[in-house]
Amino acid sequence: MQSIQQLNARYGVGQKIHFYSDQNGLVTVHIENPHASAKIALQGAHVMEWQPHHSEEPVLWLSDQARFVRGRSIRGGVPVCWPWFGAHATDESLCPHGFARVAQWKIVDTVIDPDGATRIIMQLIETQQLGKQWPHHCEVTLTVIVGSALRMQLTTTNTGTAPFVLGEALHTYFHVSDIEVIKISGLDNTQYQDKVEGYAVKQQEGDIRFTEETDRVYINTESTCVIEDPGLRRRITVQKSGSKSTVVWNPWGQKAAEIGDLGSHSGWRHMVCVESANATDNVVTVAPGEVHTLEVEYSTEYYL
Ligand SMILES: O=P(O)(O)OC[C@H]1O[C@H](O)[C@H](O)[C@@H](O)[C@@H]1O
Repeated sequence: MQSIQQLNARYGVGQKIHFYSDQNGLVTVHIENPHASAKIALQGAHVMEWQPHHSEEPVLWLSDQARFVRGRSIRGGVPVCWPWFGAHATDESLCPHGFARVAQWKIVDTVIDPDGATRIIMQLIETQQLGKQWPHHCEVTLTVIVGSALRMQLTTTNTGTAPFVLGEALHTYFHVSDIEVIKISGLDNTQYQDKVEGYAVKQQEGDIRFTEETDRVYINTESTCVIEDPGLRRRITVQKSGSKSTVVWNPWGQKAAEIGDLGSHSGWRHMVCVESANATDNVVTVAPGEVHTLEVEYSTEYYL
């Protein structure tokens, strides 16, 4: 594993790109540039915070009860779900949403772009143990571009000789003023699988509003979504490519209490997940030599 000293010597840039180890030994990179600041944990290549300087309130939601420990996914920010979404197709004992979100990633490069944005490129470290869960040859890279917008590219290259089937998601938690006042546009007239009702297939009419537990996989959806938050007078725009599913999730009170790390003071009320995914009907077959990229861009604007 790369030590903090090695990381700072090779990839650090003063206070602009700075690596440190938290009290639990999780290696984190802190990014500071003219547009934004961000924190990324190398466990899971997990963007925990991204804060554009023009945004007064947090854009990403991070639970105040998140556990920053080895082998456990951090509740909030952007967990990377890979190489399956939800439960494993045949073995329920395996980590839901795949192992990438709790595995170790390494830094392969850091770059300051001409416009001042910061680019952090990470690669999943293959281990024998992971090979048992995913017996395929591939290279997985996450590029995070920290600017006034946040961009992420999750790239999977099949380096083997046989095709494989991939499920994935950038499972982003967004901060909202109150789940009951926001609405999400961009999915009107599409179909979703309702996980709260055993994957019953339903039709979305109009914008999404929240009054109860919501856990939906919108299938065959590639369009941009907008989270409109009148409480903060803010719009968050979620643009994507290489993703045919959109997962929308809020657990509501009872489920949140069962989950346990979803925050004190009704933390769940202040979050919504809009996940750019390839899940259920939209899993992707990656042929030998093929490169598949799921890309997202998040931006915010305030209105009067
Ligand atoms: O608790 P986690 O494994 O992080 O999953 C959190 C949630 O992720 C997704 O949005 C799923 O659709 C939900 O069913 C799941 O509860």
